[in-house]
Amino acid sequence: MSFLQIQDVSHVYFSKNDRTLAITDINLTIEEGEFISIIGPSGCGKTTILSIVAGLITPSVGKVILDNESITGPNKNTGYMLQQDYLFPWKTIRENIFLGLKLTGQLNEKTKQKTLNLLKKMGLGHVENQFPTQLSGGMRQRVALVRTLATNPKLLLLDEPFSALDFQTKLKLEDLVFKTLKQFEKTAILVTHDIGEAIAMSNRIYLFTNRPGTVHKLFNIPEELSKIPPFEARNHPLYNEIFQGIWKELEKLENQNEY
Ligand SMILES: Nc1ncnc2c1ncn2[C@@H]1O[C@H](COP(=O)(O)OP(=O)(O)OP(=O)(O)O)[C@@H](O)[C@H]1O
Repeated sequence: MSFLQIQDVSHVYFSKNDRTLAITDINLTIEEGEFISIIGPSGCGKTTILSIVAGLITPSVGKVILDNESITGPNKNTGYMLQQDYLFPWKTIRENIFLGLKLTGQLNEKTKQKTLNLLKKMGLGHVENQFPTQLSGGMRQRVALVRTLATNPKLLLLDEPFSALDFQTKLKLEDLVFKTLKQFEKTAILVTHDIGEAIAMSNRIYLFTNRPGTVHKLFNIPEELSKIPPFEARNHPLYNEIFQGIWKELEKLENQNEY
């Protein structure tokens, strides 16, 4: 049985006078340690599917199974990293990175030390007692990564975590996140608008259509590319070819939707 299984998932949002079928018939499987990306036109349901996998939304139809357990609500097996870092401005970096541990009752000397070591590994040992406003966007996202990994989740959900950063910082952070996740053998799903980022970081890319969102096409990234860090992958001879292939498919979809 695969590590993560998304089985026949569809979701309808209801409002007072309306209902929106956001995603339909989503079937995905992910093996432990894999990194996959979801890309697609705006509104194709990328955030909806991540929220379902995180247990924040119960799907109208279908189910999600993580490591042989059905996901029925928010749980500590899943770590979520978003475009905004959501660090608490009134808490120090140290307090922020311990937050998840505290909330899940796992805060002790051992987990504290492990988390502080990870902060050091991210090159941020010196900011432990500072506040989030004293840090740059890239530093804050590194803190958010430490906080996400602190509780040792089985699965990481990354919703556009690099999109608010300048290009240089984004490339550096892609490499850091990639290497860190590989080192800890984490499984991850990335949602992004950036085709290049998806190619450089993933084993597989799922291209979604919209209205309603469903898997349109699957792109397998060759091992010679998926094994190397994103910065190198972006310079690999195969990178452009794959980029063009995905770009063409995405254009077709967007033309269908008159973007
Ligand atoms: N709370 C909600 N109530 C009603 N409709 C919603 C709600 N959240 C999302 N939708 C609709 O569901 C569809 C999918 O939204 P979702 O945010 O998952 O897409 P997305 O691919 O993440 O979008 P983007 O790329 O723009 O961030 C859209 O048509 C959206 O308008």
